[in-house]
Amino acid sequence: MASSNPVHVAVGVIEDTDGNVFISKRHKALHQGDKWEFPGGKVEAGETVYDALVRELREECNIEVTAASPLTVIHHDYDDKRVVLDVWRVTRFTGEIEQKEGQEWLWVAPYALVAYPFPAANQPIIDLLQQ
Ligand SMILES: Nc1nc2c([nH]c(=O)n2[C@H]2C[C@H](O)[C@@H](COP(=O)(O)OP(=O)(O)OP(=O)(O)O)O2)c(=O)[nH]1
Ligand SMILES: [Mg+2]
Repeated sequence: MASSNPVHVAVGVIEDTDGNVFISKRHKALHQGDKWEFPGGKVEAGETVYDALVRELREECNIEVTAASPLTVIHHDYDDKRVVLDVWRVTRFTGEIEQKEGQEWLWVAPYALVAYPFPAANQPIIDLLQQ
């Protein structure tokens, strides 16, 4: 079991007008590399989770989030690392979405998410989006 404090992560589920979800592939060298993910990243000191969500999606996806609501919070122990995923559903944003950090990305229908390998911590999100 990982002994250090958990890493608090803001995660965004971004849907287009057809209900498809934005996913991208983590770089091979990163923790949980080569798995697919929802965009997001670590909450920095002095930042609210919402602030972190807005900043990460600006940095990673080139969008300005203007509305989002909490979806779920997941605590997961990867053995080498513990994470708390603070997952938000992004309901409004401006800007042309793209992946700015060279990661492969695509829009996927919720029912098709099961075909993409995600980190184990993501399973409850995938389950929620199937409903
Ligand atoms: N962004 C994101 N991270 C996830 C997901 N599922 C999951 O287990 N994680 C884990 C992997 C990492 O250990 C951690 C988030 O790390 P990150 O690499 O996105 O953090 P970051 O963008 O702040 O990156 P950096 O500052 O370390 O470069 O959460 C997910 O769907 N999205
Ligand atoms: Mg990230």
